[in-house]
Amino acid sequence: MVFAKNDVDYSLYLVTDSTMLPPGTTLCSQVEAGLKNGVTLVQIREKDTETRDFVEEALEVQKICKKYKVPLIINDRVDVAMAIDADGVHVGQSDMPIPMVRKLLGPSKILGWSVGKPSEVETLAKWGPDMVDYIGVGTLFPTLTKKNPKKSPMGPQGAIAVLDALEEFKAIWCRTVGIGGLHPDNIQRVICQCVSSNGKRSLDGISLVSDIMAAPDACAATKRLRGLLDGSKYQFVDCKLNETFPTTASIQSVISQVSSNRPLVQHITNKVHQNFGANVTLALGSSPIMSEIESEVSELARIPNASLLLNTGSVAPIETLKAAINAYNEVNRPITFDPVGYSATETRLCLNNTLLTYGQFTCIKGNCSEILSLAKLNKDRMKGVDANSGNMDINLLVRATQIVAFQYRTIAVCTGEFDCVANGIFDGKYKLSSGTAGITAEDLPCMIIEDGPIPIMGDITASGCSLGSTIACFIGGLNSTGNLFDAVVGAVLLYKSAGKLASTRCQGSGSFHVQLIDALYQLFHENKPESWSASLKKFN
Ligand SMILES: Nc1ncnc2c1ncn2[C@@H]1O[C@H](COP(=O)(O)OP(=O)(O)OP(=O)(O)O)[C@@H](O)[C@H]1O
Ligand SMILES: Cc1ncsc1CCO
Ligand SMILES: [Mg+2]
Repeated sequence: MVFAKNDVDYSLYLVTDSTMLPPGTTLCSQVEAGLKNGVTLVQIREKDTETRDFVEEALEVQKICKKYKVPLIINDRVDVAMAIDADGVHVGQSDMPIPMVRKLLGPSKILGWSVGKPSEVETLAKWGPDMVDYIGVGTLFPTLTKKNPKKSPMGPQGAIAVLDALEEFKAIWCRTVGIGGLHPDNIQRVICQCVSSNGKRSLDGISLVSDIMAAPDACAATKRLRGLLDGSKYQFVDCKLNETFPTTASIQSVISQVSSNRPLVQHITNKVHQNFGANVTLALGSSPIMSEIESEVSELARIPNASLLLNTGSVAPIETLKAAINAYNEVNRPITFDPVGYSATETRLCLNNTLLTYGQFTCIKGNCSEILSLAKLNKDRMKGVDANSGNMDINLLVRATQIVAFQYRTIAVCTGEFDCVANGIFDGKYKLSSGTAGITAEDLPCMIIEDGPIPIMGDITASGCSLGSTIACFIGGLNSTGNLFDAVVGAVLLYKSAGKLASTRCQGSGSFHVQLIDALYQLFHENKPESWSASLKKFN
């Protein structure tokens, strides 16, 4: 059977592995369960099977694929694919070269290639549209399916680099599937984050092995995956920007919600900040819990209005951080991420990038050096955890904040003499293949908050960290229909106004610390944002 190559649906691509079949199932029964429930493409990948058995298995699977009118791809073995007249072949970087495979297969078969970096995209673009039809983009996350992985996982940022290269080299014909460590708990955010920087291209599908092959109930497992693809927030509907901007009235409403919901704010934060952050949280009518106990994160995340602040200034064990991210992402509770000293050392860069790859964050907050580095607009390394001083160009900072918001699909906050807040959380929904429908980082709404210079705010330690606590309280305290952008902007506006008030009341940096907590307490409980001193403007 030959499929019209343009009609292939890559959305749910099942790759087989019969070494992981649960008792009572067979390769064919698992594949059929998948096909019955929404698998759109099948690849036979049996690394440890002798040729004769491989051919027999391939013929069996082919019968089932024909029954469901789904194309069958063979991994690596061009000879087997030709012998059984399969619909295509998938090869890796160290398998037979693509031009040879194409020569053997002829023009009408589907040819897939595993790609991990932009230079490989440049190569396939040079070959032109008659060579590679689709690429497996990966390895995205760590996986047990690859026995001796040659490459370390690329994460969504690596996939974005590949998608950007497809745009740059104009390989418009080439379709993409994400591969490696994809599971029900991460496919939605992978699809949501993996969009080219120009907004025009996202993945065409996801490819996975174990969630179907190793499932005791492969029908239910496939249905769940299909449901995540079809019914998710990120799929099949055009996306649009949130056009509503925060106002003092909407911020007042946020504060009322926080007051009545009294969020539980789990802090995993640096030692310097712990006591200050707990007191700021209490001043905002919320409950702090400073916990780094891995075994309790799931329980905490499930408490109504739970919110997590993750600050990497001095860190808990990485496994604890990952467990916490997973726990909050799983139940869709907010995480505020503060990558302290993001690019100060190689160790911090690596740790923060690992966490950014690992999870989805509602808000990412940093000082201007951190945000410029995250946006890759900073030529210099940070010297420590503090922002490098110097005249900051507002256009550059807004640009950096928008890039971070867009790349991580988050609300990004950049602090300093003036604060920028950009909203990268789209209101609408994403569509496989078509990216964010042309919306790019520059289109994201951005607010500027300022109140003139308040240098003393930089003279106490952990003032930025406590803005993180404030944000975590505000987004945690929202009702289920509350607006996240309003909450983050409200927190930044309150914090700046409280800083100004405290600076007029204090004697020096010691009493400023105490006055700041008093001012936060006072302004929060009075709840009259229209009378706060800091100004709130749209950037345009
Ligand atoms: N010169 C300034 N004028 C006005 N506000 C400032 C100034 N410097 C910092 N701030 C405010 O102080 C808070 C902390 O900002 P900063 O950029 O110093 O964060 P940070 O470096 O992450 O802090 P830390 O790491 O010490 O917690 C923010 O709310 C910011 O708006
Ligand atoms: C001083 C310091 N060192 C690590 S975290 C921190 C708090 C301010 O970011
Ligand atoms: Mg900081």
